[in-house]
Amino acid sequence: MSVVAEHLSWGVGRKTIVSDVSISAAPGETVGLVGPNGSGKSSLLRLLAGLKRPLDGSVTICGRNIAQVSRRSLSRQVAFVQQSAVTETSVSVLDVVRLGRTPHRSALAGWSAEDETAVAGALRRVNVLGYAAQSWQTLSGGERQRVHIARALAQTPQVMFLDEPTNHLDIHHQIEILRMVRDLDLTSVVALHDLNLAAMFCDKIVVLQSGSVFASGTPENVLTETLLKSVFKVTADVTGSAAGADMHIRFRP
Ligand SMILES: Nc1ncnc2c1ncn2[C@@H]1O[C@H](COP(=O)(O)OP(=O)(O)OP(=O)(O)O)[C@@H](O)[C@H]1O
Repeated sequence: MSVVAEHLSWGVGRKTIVSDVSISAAPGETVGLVGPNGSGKSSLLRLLAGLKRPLDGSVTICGRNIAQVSRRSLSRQVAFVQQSAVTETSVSVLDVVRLGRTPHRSALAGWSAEDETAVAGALRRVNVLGYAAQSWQTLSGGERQRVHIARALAQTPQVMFLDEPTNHLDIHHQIEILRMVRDLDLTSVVALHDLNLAAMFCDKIVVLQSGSVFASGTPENVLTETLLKSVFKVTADVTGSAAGADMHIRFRP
């Protein structure tokens, strides 16, 4: 499923937070959203997922303008993994992941074999099957993050938006989660701070600065030493290429 945003703008009061942003993700593509703190990544993701209404512009997912699609119908196709999402107390991991099935169930329908398969598959995929009976509240930060990704996967979405999904994760799980996102048969837009991981796992990178798109394209075309200096205010050496899977950004003190 494709995601196309055209001329999106959003703000609060007189403050413009997302300004005339046009981006696209082709079916199956993993698009990385990078930019300094406060550049508008989370706000843009929320607009793309239909959680905020733009003041201007539109988001089209699989050819349909999401402003004209019901929330329930949208949530059957689109999952959103929020930054440090909080889940209610006293629920088990299994219950949290089961919530991912909500958009697919009607009030009268019982729990189906399809629901069960989706939940078990999601728990397995992010390696939290062993925690199914544990209280969500007792999990570590990284385990919680993986459970929220499992909930999104249980939704069996075709498009996934992820806001810094590798926060709290150790390096093994950062790589594991991003590899999984890239290899899943769905379109994803993922906000990331780690530029090396973004180069490793994203087909395309969009760089935001002050709410606008500063650059977009393949990792090697976008993550240049000049751009790193001008947007992130850092000096770095960039070697290799993402296509050759050996692209590396080495930051200099
Ligand atoms: N509801 C709101 N009211 C006022 N200002 C807001 C609101 N939501 C976001 N902002 C501001 O908009 C700017 C962009 O915020 P956003 O969270 O989208 O940035 P970000 O790129 O995701 O940042 P970070 O990398 O720090 O997570 C920030 O300056 C933030 O303070």
